[in-house]
Amino acid sequence: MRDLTLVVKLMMIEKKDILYSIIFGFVAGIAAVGLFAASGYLISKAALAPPLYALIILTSTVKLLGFTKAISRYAERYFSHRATFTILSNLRVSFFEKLEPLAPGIFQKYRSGDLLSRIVGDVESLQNFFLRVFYPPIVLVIVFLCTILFTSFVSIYIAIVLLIGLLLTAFVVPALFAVRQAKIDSHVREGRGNLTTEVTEFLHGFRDLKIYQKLHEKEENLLQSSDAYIKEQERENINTLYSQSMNTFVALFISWLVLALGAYLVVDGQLDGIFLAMLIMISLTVFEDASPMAVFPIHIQDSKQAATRLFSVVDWESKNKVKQDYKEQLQQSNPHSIEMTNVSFSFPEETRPTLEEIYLKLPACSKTAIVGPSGSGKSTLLQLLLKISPANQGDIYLDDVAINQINQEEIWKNAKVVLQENHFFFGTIRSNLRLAKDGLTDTEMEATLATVMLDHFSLEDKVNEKGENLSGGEKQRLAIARAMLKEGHLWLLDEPTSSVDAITEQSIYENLFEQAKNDTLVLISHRLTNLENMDQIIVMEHGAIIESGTFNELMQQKGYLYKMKQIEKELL
Ligand SMILES: Nc1ncnc2c1ncn2[C@@H]1O[C@H](COP(=O)(O)OP(=O)(O)OP(=O)(O)O)[C@@H](O)[C@H]1O
Repeated sequence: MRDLTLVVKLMMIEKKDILYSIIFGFVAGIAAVGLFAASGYLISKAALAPPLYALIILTSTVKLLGFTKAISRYAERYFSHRATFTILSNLRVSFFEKLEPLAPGIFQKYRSGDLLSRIVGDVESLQNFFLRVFYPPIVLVIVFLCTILFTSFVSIYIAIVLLIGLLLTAFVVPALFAVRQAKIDSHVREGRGNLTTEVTEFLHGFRDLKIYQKLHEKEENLLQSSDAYIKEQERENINTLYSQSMNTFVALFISWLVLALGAYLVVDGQLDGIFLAMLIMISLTVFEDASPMAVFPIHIQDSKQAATRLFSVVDWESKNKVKQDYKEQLQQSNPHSIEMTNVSFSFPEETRPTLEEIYLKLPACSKTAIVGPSGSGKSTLLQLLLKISPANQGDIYLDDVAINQINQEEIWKNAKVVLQENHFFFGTIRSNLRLAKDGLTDTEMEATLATVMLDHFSLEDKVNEKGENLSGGEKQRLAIARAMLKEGHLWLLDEPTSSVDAITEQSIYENLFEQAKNDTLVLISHRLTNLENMDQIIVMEHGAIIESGTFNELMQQKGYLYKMKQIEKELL
């Protein structure tokens, strides 16, 4: 319920439209009741051959009420839908605002299909909260109470029957179905989430599934998720239909009761016969608005589930997130120094430490290589520097400022990052390079493509989703080009040329080091080439720094790097 309160708070920003929806909903409802009441009265009156002016007044009233009903119903729909779309948009924006600072850490917790289903599906479901749960009951109760008040002037008994009808259709029947709904405990939302997750996995892994002949197995899983989803939908639809039928049955029963009681009262002389048709028409009309109440519990349950699923994504992180007032800014025009003191880190739900008691000092403008066996924690070190994950222990400084005083955006803005996996968007080489900086010219982009030996590409060349039509090495070179075009004086490169041939790599590095000569550069590399030119080499193993120094110092020490170099020589 706490999550729905958050939705209500967001909804209340649109107070004006909500008020208009209620006002026009009420006018439309009461005009409909008035229209049918006047029609009933007109039919009875006409039978008694009244004077012409009386008929003219009655028919004009009927026409006017019909007109009012149509206009106000339109206005109600207009304002309620406008409110719904604005509420949905506010909800999306506020959700993204909360979600954005949590990325990319959030991807460790949620699978992409599940996130997609929550962001799109669950937000969408909440449109029912306003349209079906929030304001219609308010309109219904006001229209009903006014109708009952009017009826009580004609017959207090009929008014009581209508009141009983209101209690049954608006409260008792929905309450009974709420109990039933709770028992059924619909899992449509989870079903949809599972199906989206399976479909995303299937599409992402299609090629590997085909290679390993496991396509059929995955297809089975997908069909199972689809069947489960359809079953849940069926259960929900049956329950909806059942409760709607029950409410319509009660409403019609009440109308029959009004007819029977009215007839009795006429015969008994307690009611003027001219009002009988009017009362029946009132009863038939006023219950029209009550039938949607039958699905009220389903919608409220559905909205509750959607809100909980949605907010659990951001709640989960806010518990782990230290709220900070980021006061410090990085000097944009200068290279940055980096320092780590006693830094340790473990991934959530991992018992073993990924990084242990790391001390390092990289002066501004220095060039540092980080080497070490696979899994030794090199990339994790960069993650901590980029504030993708917070260190569990110790301090990290950029320009002598602790990074927990600096906004993550500020660090990313000043860093030229090439990760092991880089994303490319569907579009062209130009659109992918333009991500680097606003206002880039074609000449600048073409020159950079030449620097990374991609001058055989034109800026118009198409790039498929995730860069599927580029080779591994081309993707890496395009990522380097993007980093080169970006602003900043801190290069963080995680094996940027692991798929590039040695000759091309050499040429790219020459250009890259020329560009970065006045910047701070950290390069993670498996290959032990070019280390001679580095100011410092850090060797990592099992999450700890085991050696550090210049190339010559480490060669003299005859430790890990020396051994690796010897093995490399033997292999060549
Ligand atoms: N998201 C994660 N959750 C849990 N453990 C992780 C996660 N990412 C990495 N690890 C683990 O942390 C350790 C260090 O990984 P890291 O990627 O930093 O190593 P690396 O030295 O960069 O390796 P490589 O050279 O193969 O890229 C590994 O044992 C890895 O399994």
